[in-house]
Amino acid sequence: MSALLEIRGLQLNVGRFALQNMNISLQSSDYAIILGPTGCGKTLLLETIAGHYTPACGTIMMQGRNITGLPPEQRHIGLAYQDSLLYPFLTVKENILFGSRVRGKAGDPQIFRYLDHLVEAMSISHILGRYPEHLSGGEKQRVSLARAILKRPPLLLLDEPLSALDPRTRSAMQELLREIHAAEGLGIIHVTHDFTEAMQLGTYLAVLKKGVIEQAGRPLDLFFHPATAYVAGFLQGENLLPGKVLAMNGSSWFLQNNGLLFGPLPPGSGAAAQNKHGLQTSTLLIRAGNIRLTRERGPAGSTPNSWAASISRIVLNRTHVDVYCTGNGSWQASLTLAEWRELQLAKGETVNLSVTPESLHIIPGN
Ligand SMILES: Nc1ncnc2c1ncn2[C@@H]1O[C@H](COP(=O)(O)OP(=O)(O)OP(=O)(O)O)[C@@H](O)[C@H]1O
Repeated sequence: MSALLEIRGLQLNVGRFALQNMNISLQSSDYAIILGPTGCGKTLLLETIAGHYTPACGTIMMQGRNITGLPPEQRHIGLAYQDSLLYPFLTVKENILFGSRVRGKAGDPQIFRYLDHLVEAMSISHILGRYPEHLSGGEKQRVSLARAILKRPPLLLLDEPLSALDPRTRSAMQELLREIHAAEGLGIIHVTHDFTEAMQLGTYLAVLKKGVIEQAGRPLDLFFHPATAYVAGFLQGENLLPGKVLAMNGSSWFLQNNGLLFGPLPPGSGAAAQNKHGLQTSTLLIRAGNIRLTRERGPAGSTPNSWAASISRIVLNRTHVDVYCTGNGSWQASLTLAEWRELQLAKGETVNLSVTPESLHIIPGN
């Protein structure tokens, strides 16, 4: 069966900016997330898929059909913008029905049933008769989202669709998007700056840097095995340690710049980072949740994968506790609430930090 969306070698030039050599393949079961800093080309990518820009080269196939040169109205793609773009002279209800009317479906009783369901689920049924100028930013966003969903396109493009919502409404909308995606086989490409949203919703994740896809794949693969320090940093890589990979006793090890030794590194990860002298500058990523933290007993010292540090800050979260430490560098560990309750640690205390070799991930280069 053809992919829902197949982008090959896409290049777009607008002014001094370019999207370069973009390759994306999505099935309808995919919930794709696009992450990247401001100005890296996320909106332009969505708009090119939707048909608002013509690429300089490359192809966009949708369900086996080449749509590269088609105008937006012939693509059957829904696009919801962050800043809503509602028609000011239409009521909320008319705005939501607008896309369906254009496609000649507005008389269909099913559309109205679905509309009732959507506006109820989005908590906007009480504003259907209002005009956009009398809506809050969050209400406008939900109206724009409802309009895009009501068209029931096979592919829905969402450009930061929840950015104006309060945390509770945002979480309810995320749940709704997840349900609609699962129940209706609707492919979604969702641009967000929100790391948690990306990890919760995405089955596919692409991180963009200056118009280029830096890395793409399953969110957990990118989370634990980022290919570059840029991706690691963007996915909140907590402990990124500069140092060198070296060969020792038939294995690869990592020597942190402050002198701590980690290893043996998982097979393959060291070889990629070694040059012909068996030594290369690299970065080691240790996820906060992979650091084990215990109360220090005996004299403070370090052995491979284990070192002493002092607690400098403690941040309580809803589901876990972040513990920041200093000693041979700066560290962030993450404890479950149960672990935290058991340890009862305090700021200033000396603790022992340790990791297992399997949780070490090397990022070649600086
Ligand atoms: N029509 C255009 N002509 C020239 N340059 C453009 C045009 N549209 C966007 N750009 C530039 O292209 C770059 C990427 O823009 P884009 O809107 O895709 O960024 P973005 O990743 O969506 O950013 P943000 O997260 O801030 O929304 C920016 O530098 C922007 O100024």
